[in-house]
Amino acid sequence: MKDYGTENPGGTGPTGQGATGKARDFSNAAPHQMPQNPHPSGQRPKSPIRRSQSGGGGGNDSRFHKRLGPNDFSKGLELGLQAIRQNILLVMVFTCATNLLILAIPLYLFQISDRVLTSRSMDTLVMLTTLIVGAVLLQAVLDAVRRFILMRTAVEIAAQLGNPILSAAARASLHSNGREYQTLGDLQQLRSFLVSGTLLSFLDIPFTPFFLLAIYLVHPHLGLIVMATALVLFVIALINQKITSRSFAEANQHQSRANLHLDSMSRNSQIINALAMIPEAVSIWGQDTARSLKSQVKAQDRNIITASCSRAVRLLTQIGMLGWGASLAINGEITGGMVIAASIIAGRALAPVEGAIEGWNHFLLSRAAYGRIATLLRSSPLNRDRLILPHPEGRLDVERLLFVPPGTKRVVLNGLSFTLSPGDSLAIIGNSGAGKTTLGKMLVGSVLPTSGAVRLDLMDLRNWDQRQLGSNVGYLPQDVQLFPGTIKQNIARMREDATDEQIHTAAVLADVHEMIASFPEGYETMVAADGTPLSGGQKQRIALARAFFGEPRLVVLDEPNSNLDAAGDMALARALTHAKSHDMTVVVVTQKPSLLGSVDKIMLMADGNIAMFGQRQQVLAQLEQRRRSTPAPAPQSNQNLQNPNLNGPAPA
Ligand SMILES: Nc1ncnc2c1ncn2[C@@H]1O[C@H](COP(=O)(O)OP(=O)(O)OP(=O)(O)O)[C@@H](O)[C@H]1O
Repeated sequence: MKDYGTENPGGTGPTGQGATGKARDFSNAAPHQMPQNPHPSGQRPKSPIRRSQSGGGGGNDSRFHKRLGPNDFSKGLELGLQAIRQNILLVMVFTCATNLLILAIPLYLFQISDRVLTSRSMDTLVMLTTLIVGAVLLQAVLDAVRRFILMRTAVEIAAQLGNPILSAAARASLHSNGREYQTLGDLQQLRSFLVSGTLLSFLDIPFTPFFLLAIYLVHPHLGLIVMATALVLFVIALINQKITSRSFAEANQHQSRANLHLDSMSRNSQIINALAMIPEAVSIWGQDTARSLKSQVKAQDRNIITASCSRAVRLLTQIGMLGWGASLAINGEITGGMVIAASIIAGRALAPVEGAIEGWNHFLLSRAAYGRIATLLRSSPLNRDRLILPHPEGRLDVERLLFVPPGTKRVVLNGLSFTLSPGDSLAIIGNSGAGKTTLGKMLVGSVLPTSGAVRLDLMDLRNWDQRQLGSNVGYLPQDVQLFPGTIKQNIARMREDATDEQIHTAAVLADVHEMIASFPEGYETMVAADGTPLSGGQKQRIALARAFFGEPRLVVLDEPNSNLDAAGDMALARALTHAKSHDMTVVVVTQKPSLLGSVDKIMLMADGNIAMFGQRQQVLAQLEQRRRSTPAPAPQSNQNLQNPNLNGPAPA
């Protein structure tokens, strides 16, 4: 498959090579060549040379659109499972050897009591003791080896599945409140099971029948006693599962909710402190944690009771075997040494059953964790490899876009349709709650429509390769969040392969280079997770540069001037002019009229519908006409677009 993005490799070097603020000669960059024109009208960008000066969306940097390799997460999962299976098979070989060696001690006791003590042979005693010491040491080594293997398997699984799980969770969180991120915790659960004693008990269980057979061979009565006990322990295990699984599941559910709340607390710590909400926040977390603990106590109580029952049954069995064995010995059917040996073997045979009962909850939790991991990885839309398309030009088609949030009956967007040509700029205005932000999110693919489609250069956003789409799209959300790192890294969307040239171009496009140059550390200024030391307006402007990074073909700005002063407003207007001259298609959601002068078209939204749509002058005239024909109940500020008159019936 041809990767159109690999043509004309450009770029000047990795980020962080000190280009910030310096005058640079970018003229060496090769012009971008389009292998084919995806636009049906055959329209070409008006300023290809300017676009080609930086990499990215319309640029020439081969790395920007490089395919990262197929994201077949289910294959990754299969590989992980295969690694587990292979290692477990190897561990089974060692388990087999350790279980055989376990027989050494009872055999030694049997030989001592029945041979050495009767023959009084020192030589036999020394020889047997030497053998048993060797067997015990070998068993210890083999046991350590199987634990080493399991530990490394757990590490391998974490290394193999960590990235895919986080990628798939990040993608899946589009449809939820981010609970998929907790699947990383599931990976931790799986890891802990792989190194647990419970797994070793499970691995030892297949050898129980051999021990039972050995006891049976000593004397059928003793064998039957142990078999009956194994059956009782099995029944206890079933009862244990029945009476604990529900409570453990409840405990888990509450714990997940508490974790989500904790996460939201950490993100909102400033507001929690400012509004003195600590007691309330802690109490919400405490309620979920308390419910989780309550369910856990209930389940653990039952687990402890069943585990104690099984331990008592095992000990009583050993006592019973000694007693019944002694009576058999009195009758001369077996020797004293055989009784002791059989009792020890019985202990070894039943120990894994008991271990499995005790660790049953651990097993259930791990099985559920694996189920969630497998579902997340197998169902991820990232699994499907998409064709890498030619760089888009920025034609946007919105077709009968309907959005009814899952679980609600509310129609937020009601069958919207409109088209923008490459280089068009559109302002979306309308009252609060009209659906502007939701539409903006759909235009960049961060919310998926219930029905209808958003197409970039005729291709449905859902069918674009995610990475390619992301690099051709710029988005400035209403609630700006920066990543902890330098300004440079934030503008470059944390990409390690971003060039200084790309970062500088984005800053110039967004008209923030001057502002960044005024910081003592310029582009290397460190920004904390909460945006410190930047002001709200500065954060918004850095995020604007991030939206322009890579010269995307489609830029959606959601209230980009909500925190800007007059100078920031002017810089934003200049940024929109730059975008226009670079043929970017720009959509601006705004509540302020100051930006309307910088756009070609205006859309008025009302209750999820398009109330007006057209060329700027035409829509402004219609709005003015409507304002005049409707008597205003109170004086309206001409600086406020939230005019109730705008919300009338749709004349579209
Ligand atoms: N996932 C969702 N679940 C439920 N309701 C939703 C969801 N997304 C949006 N809404 C509702 O849709 C309506 C439109 O929201 P949206 O944020 O798009 O409005 P807006 O026009 O951008 O408003 P503002 O100008 O105040 O930002 C709101 O009433 C909101 O509650």
